[in-house]
Amino acid sequence: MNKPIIALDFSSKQQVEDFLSKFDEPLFVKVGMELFYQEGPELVRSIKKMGHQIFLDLKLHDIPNTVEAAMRGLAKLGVDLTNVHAAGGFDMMQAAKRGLAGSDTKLIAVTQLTSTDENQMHEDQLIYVSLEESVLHYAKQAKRAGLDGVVCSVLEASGIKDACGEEFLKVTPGIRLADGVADDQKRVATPAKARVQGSTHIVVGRAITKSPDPAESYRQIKNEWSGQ
Ligand SMILES: O=C(O)c1cc(=O)[nH]c(=O)n1[C@@H]1O[C@H](COP(=O)(O)O)[C@@H](O)[C@H]1O
Repeated sequence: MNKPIIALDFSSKQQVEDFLSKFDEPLFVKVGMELFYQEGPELVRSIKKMGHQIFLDLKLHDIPNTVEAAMRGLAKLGVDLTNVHAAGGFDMMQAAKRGLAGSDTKLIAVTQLTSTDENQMHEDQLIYVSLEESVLHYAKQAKRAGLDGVVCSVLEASGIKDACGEEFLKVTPGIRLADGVADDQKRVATPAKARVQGSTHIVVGRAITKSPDPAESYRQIKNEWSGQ
């Protein structure tokens, strides 16, 4: 079972260090835009030195040439996982993969953000299919472009497993404990549901980082995710 990925949605290195000091085991953490734009590659290197696995979540979305060049730079950081937006297109996804050539970094594509529901997708994006269909289409495109998996919600994970296989990564944010509040997320599910639906990884932010006892919340989520 892959470890739950903890979203380090903090704005400074100090906050990250304070948070990580509450744990005495190697973790799988996510460095996103908030942190990376303020602390940069140096913090990624230092988290890696501490022995943690890293998902560098920068959601690249630009012309293929720019994304390929950016990925060539990110490849040097040696992170475990990074991502692009599938909406950037098939050619862009292939270019991103080329940029990572020679590194062990796995590449996944964000399908429809977990903060989006079907109404919003129709109104904001003018995509008039069901949300499941849109997510599945992006997943198949990502697989065809040679990517290792996708970011989706738990609600689409089993359909993607059927279409793209067990090995294809289904990285699912929008995770909440049964009594948790959804905040800005629209497509949420519990760690237990993620396990049953075929998620390969869960991404958890506020349910751990905003908890009065982050280590205890992590333990609870990890147990539920692994079915203990
Ligand atoms: O790529 C992501 O990690 C991501 C994709 C997505 O569709 N939804 C989503 O919430 N995320 C990230 O997952 C984390 C979820 O945070 P919480 O809602 O606090 O658990 C945030 O860091 C988001 O940036």
